[in-house]
Amino acid sequence: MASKPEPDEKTPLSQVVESNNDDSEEELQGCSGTAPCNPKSCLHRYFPVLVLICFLSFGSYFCYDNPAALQDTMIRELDISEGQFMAFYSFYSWPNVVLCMFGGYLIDRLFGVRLGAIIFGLFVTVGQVIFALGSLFNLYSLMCVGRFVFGIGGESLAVAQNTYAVKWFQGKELNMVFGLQLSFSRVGSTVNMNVMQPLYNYIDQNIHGYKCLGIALFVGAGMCVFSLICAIVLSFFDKRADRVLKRKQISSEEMIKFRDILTFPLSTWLISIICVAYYVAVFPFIGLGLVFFEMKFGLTPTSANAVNSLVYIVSAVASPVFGFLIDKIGKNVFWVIIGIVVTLGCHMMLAFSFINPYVSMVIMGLSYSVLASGLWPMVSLIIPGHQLGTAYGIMQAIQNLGLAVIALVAGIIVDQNGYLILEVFFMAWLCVALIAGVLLYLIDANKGGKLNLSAKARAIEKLKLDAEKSSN
Ligand SMILES: C[C@H](NC(=O)[C@@H](N)CCCCN)C(=O)O
Repeated sequence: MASKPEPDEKTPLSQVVESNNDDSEEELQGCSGTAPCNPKSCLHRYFPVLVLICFLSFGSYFCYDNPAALQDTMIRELDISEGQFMAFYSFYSWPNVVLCMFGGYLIDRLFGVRLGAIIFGLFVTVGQVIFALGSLFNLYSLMCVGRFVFGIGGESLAVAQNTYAVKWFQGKELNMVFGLQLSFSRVGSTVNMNVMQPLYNYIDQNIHGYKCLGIALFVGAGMCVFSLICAIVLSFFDKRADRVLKRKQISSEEMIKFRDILTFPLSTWLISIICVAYYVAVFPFIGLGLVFFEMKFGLTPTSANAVNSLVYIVSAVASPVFGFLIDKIGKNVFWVIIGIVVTLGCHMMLAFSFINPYVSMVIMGLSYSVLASGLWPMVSLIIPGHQLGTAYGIMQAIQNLGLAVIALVAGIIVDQNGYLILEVFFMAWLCVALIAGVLLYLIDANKGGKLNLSAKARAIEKLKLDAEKSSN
């Protein structure tokens, strides 16, 4: 057994070379071959593997929107402007304009997904600790450094999470898995939105001001430690599955070279444009939403926080459901376009009417879930497994470039022009996403419509491909 080469961790499960070799049977004896701990069983993929994959980003999602949950408290206690407040989001995104791309590449080429997830999980935790320390000592610039370090880990960890999902679930229930992954992340965001302010109020009974804020932010760091533990445990199961299932090694010719990104199909870039144009109309909106709902709809801070977190709450429930439906129906591009149009409608309702904001935000939660469940898995339909980390990295790098700039611009627009103009600005971005969505549909249709195939047609296509492979 000792002389066998270690299988590479970067290969998708779809490339697994199944074997009944004695070693794997021996390996399974430790757990008596029971389903949950047998990598060959379907149950093992769901529990513990999927559960651990889902919790990988829980901490980072919880902390990402710590500022949004405490918007007016932070602005008051740290004595900063809306623009400086939005810089917390911007500092999160800036390193990722470059690093995310390398994060994906490092996963594909150097660390592998296991070590990558652990390293990025460490960055997330350390970054949040620095952010909390900055608040504890009322050092705004240290808080920005914290968000920067947190950002380095947060986005690349999401790349690692996507890579794990594809590795374990490609060709199976990938849309649903992406949806479920998103759902757990959204629970992190929702818990943050609803817990941070009451937690702050509780601590405020004894310790006040920025010190109180700092202590509340340390709770976020605890969540990051939890996700880090999940990354460590998951790496153990993944390594074991590589051994037991004899996942094929990637040859050096197959390894991604950085120049390969120039060969990525045009559709990859259009997906990235949709991603950036859509998300800049959602994340910065939620970042600034608390005060918008207080001012326009006269809500109390608690109700405003509840409305603001509705997108995440709805998405937590709806994402796996839509993911499951998209697995069954296919037609990803179609769903993505619907998601964009409906989100545009929601922004219009919020900007130009006084319809109860609960309605708009619930619908936005649904449209956001449809979009996310349809959009992210599309990359894996056009990019081979060994290049996926890099492809997701590029997609998120472009997304972060948009978020870094737009978060700053959005803060300035609110300071200078108010929320109505901000809403119009977000609508313009959604129109860009819509144009990119229609272009994606047309270009993809021209090449045979791979991205927008029905689930049935996709299954037939896969059978043909498998047959071709085995005949070679
Ligand atoms: C799935 C999608 N993910 C992203 O947008 C990533 N950039 C990760 C964001 C991480 C926030 N900590 C989403 O969240 O909808």
